[in-house]
Amino acid sequence: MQTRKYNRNEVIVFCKTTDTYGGLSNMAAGYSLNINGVIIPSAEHLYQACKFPDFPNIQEAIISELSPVTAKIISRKNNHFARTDWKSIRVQVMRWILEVKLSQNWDTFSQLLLQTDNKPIVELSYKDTFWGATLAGNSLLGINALGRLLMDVRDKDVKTNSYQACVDPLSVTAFLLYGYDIGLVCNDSFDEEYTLSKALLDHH
Ligand SMILES: Nc1nc(O)c(N)c(N[C@@H]2O[C@H](COP(=O)(O)O)[C@@H](O)[C@H]2O)n1
Repeated sequence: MQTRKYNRNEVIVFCKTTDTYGGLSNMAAGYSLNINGVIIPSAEHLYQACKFPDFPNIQEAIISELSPVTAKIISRKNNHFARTDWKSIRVQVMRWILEVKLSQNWDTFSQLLLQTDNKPIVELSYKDTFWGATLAGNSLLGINALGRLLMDVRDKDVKTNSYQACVDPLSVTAFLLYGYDIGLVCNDSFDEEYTLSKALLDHH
């Protein structure tokens, strides 16, 4: 992925979770996720936990921490245990996490993404030019991988109103949470719809 240059005045910028578009941040509260029945407080927790499929104890330390910043610090301290292919899979893992966040928080997250119109979305960071971009005068410079994934999700899933009750698994080896495969991830409404339609079928 290549570095991009954005005009600060022409883009949707988010940095702190309390910003107008703070819900776009992986650190935002109010977008909890359910993977294999495990409730995960934020997208950041899930992203960091995915680095350690072979270490359920590290995953648990990350997920049981309420603060996403502290969860990230725990992850960083354990970086030497991270999966060796992490850098080559992290973007597809992040794309999958955003799909899960959208599926399980459709009303709020799709509305927030729609409010960004067709504008570029940029995560303002003070040092991370991979996931975000840094300020240089009136410009924002960086790969902005997270902003680009958010735009992709907005354009392909939200603008087309393509709500997904279930998100397909990633074809990544050892994609595990607490020792169990992360397969098809379905949200509660899918379970209710499935139970209802099964009950109707069984009745006939
Ligand atoms: N430290 C920090 N504070 C924030 O407020 C942030 N939004 C971020 N960025 C997020 O950190 C994640 C990447 O972590 P790694 O450096 O790859 O471990 C990703 O979710 C960024 O959006 N960082």
